[in-house]
Amino acid sequence: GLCLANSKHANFGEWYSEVVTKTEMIGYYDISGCYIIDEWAMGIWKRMQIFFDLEMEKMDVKPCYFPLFVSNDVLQKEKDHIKGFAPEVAWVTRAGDSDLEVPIAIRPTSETIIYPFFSKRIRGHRDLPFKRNQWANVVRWEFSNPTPFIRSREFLWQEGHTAFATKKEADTEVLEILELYRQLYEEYLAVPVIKGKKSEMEKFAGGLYTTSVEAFIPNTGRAVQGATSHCLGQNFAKMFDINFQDEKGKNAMVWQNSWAYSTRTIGVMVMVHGDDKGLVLPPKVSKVQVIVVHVPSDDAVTKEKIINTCSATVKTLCDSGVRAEADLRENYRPGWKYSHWEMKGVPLRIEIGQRDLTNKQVCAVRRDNGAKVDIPMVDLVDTVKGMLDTIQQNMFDVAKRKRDACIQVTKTWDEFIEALAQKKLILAPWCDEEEVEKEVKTKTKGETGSAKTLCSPFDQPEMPQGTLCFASGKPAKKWTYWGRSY
Ligand SMILES: O=C(C[C@H]1NCCC[C@H]1O)Cn1cnc2c(c1=O)CCCC2
Ligand SMILES: [Mg+2]
Repeated sequence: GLCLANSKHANFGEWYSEVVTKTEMIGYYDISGCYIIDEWAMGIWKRMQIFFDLEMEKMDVKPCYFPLFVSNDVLQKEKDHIKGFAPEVAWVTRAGDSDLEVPIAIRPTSETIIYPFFSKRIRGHRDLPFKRNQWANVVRWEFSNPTPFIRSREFLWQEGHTAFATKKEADTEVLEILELYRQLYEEYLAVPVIKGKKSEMEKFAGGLYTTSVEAFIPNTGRAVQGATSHCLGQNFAKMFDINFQDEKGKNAMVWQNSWAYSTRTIGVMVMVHGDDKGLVLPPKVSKVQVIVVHVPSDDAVTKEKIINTCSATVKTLCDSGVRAEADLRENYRPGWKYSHWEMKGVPLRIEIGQRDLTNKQVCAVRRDNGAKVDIPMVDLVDTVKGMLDTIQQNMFDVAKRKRDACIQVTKTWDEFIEALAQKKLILAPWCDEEEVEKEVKTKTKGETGSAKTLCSPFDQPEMPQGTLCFASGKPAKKWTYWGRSY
């Protein structure tokens, strides 16, 4: 039927699956953990790519594409990054009916595929900085419950790989990229995120340190790692011989970063903004920003006029850079169309009927708050553009208020456990000891997973003298976000 059978608050999981499939974002597939990414989601992915590729050009990061396959020897060259992940690596063992001599891995990430090439191409300091970005799919044969966009065995992402002469340059770029990810989430997807540093236990094992933007889903009380920007230090340079002659002719290893965001971003946006009518899309990423629907009149001449006015309205909006479309289908009545486009999450609907012709106006309805306003035809473009900006900002503000309402500061173990039970995003003072982190994980193990550190926010609140770690009672070193996560 047209409306959703599931409600976001009553059964979130079923609601989410129903929304992404009914709106032609996702198609199901017979191989578990694999999904079809359909047009309504690809439209969003494309808009994000346009933003990101423009930023890549500004940063002089060049595009590239590396092979999907990596040999076992090369994959094992950097031991730490594979350790623990090995079960997720998918292998090709046969071609046709003959076995391969040696199995070949399908890339779960491309460090080991790209860095032998870096080693060949980087010789002198004039070759630095060396910066590449690729748009690709990666495969990770995960076994925990698959969720469209959020956790799948194959997903799309961009992965950036850069090399610098100095650590300082690498450190600077790590944060520049992290700021792009914040912009992507907060200014395009209208989703609030927290910038911070991963703990030693949660960081990318092959790197020096990991920074991330962390999102949060109020309905489930679960955090989501939104995107990551890692400084790899010289670990991979050492294993892959990526060194250069510096100005003084001295041989030195490069300092590297790697960073990614994936189609997971789309799932986070759906979860944060969706409601019981369906998707609510931020104007900046929606393929269709305005849908124009005609209210038919039984008088043929008037009906003709109304239809022509709809087409003219779409043209005027498109000519001004607004992504508008008309739904002039004869076989659906207006009410059906209103529900349909509301489910698709189109930010703004414009209705045009006889009354509007007479008053030389259109009737606009916002998807985010349902507000209905009459717009004089003469003010159409400016008013619509203004409304789209207002919708974008309002969606972020509403999401941020909801997310902030979920944040709870806890100072003791009991407060922590209580906050966890209430599905909060917890900010707690921590002694920064891995043993303690492991213990929290073990002690909070439940059927919905365990609590882990999400990040230590760069924006550290005041830490009064003598503040103790909520879990160990030892002197606290840093405020850290904790929670259950996807
Ligand atoms: O992928 C990364 C690190 C890095 N890869 C490149 C882009 C940025 C960043 O995600 C971490 N990682 C996660 N998951 C896996 C691996 C892995 O390296 C390797 C083995 C399979 C599973
Ligand atoms: Mg993983």
